[in-house]
Amino acid sequence: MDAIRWEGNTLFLLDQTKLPVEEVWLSYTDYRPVIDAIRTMVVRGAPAIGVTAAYAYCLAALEGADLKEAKAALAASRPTAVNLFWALERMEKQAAACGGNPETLIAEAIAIHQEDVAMCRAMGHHGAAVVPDHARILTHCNAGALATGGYGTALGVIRAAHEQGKVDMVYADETRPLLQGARLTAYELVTDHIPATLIADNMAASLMAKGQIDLVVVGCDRMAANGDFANKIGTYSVAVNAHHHGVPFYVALPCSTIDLSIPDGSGIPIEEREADEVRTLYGVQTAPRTVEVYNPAFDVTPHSLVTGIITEKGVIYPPFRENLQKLFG
Ligand SMILES: CSC[C@@H](O)[C@@H](O)C(=O)COP(=O)(O)O
Repeated sequence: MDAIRWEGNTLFLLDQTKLPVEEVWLSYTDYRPVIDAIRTMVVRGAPAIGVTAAYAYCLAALEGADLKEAKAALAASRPTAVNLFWALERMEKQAAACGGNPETLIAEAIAIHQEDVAMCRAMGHHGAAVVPDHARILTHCNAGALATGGYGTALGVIRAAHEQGKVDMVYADETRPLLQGARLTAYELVTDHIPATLIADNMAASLMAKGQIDLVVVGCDRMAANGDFANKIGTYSVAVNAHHHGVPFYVALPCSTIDLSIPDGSGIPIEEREADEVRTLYGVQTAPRTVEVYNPAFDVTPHSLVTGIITEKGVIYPPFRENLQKLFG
């Protein structure tokens, strides 16, 4: 399964706002509409946003657009996932080295894309080792093939563990307000024939209390130097619940999601999205039109609630600041 393709100097994105009802591919030859595609979440998930921005940068080069302007506009699309900025920095460095040659830039974007898939597979390999036999795993949001270059981070770990016959059940939180768990994670699991049960977000604690969750694994949008990390809103409650019930809690991420320039989670910028995402469901009004809404897209989970960090280089355990620095500094 994939959600991003580059063919004939054209970027193709699987429209994730339409899944799982319709599989619609959109095509882009201009970088400007890609900004909107990221903002409106046609494409979403930290690594996928980074890969998409790299290809959009190539479109700007092919158009002969001002690359500085294109980079700034792409960077302003969503603030939390650091992969976006990481990929754009890497493209800008390459542009400086090659004088903005489109062919060289396309090769760089393809490398970013392929490396992301390879990192997900490596994470899957390392992460599967922490999954016990007959595991019942809980995940939140979508950190799968759709959220990455392919295969997935948290779902990559689940896929690899499933390939080893270790997974009895995956519980997918539906993930209000935009239902990435229900629409995307459930879709990936069902498509890949991985045993899956969809739950509303408020059901996770009761499953843990009944001893029905052996392990939690989630993705990440940005990790600070001490291991605090931002992920989809609701991840923090899952971590608190897991801690209370003694359930191991893992976060899976590639090096492109680590931001060592931020000392702790308080420095991670958190995107706030439109009120109507909470007041409505699929365009149907579910709350008074004028009610005040609080709609942060992400929350920060403190490293003290994390059992281990699954990366492409291996699994890191506390002390996280020292061990992240050793591996990625
Ligand atoms: C491998 S994806 C990791 C995260 O980006 C994912 O868990 C998440 O929070 C996605 O948020 P989204 O708002 O759907 O882009």
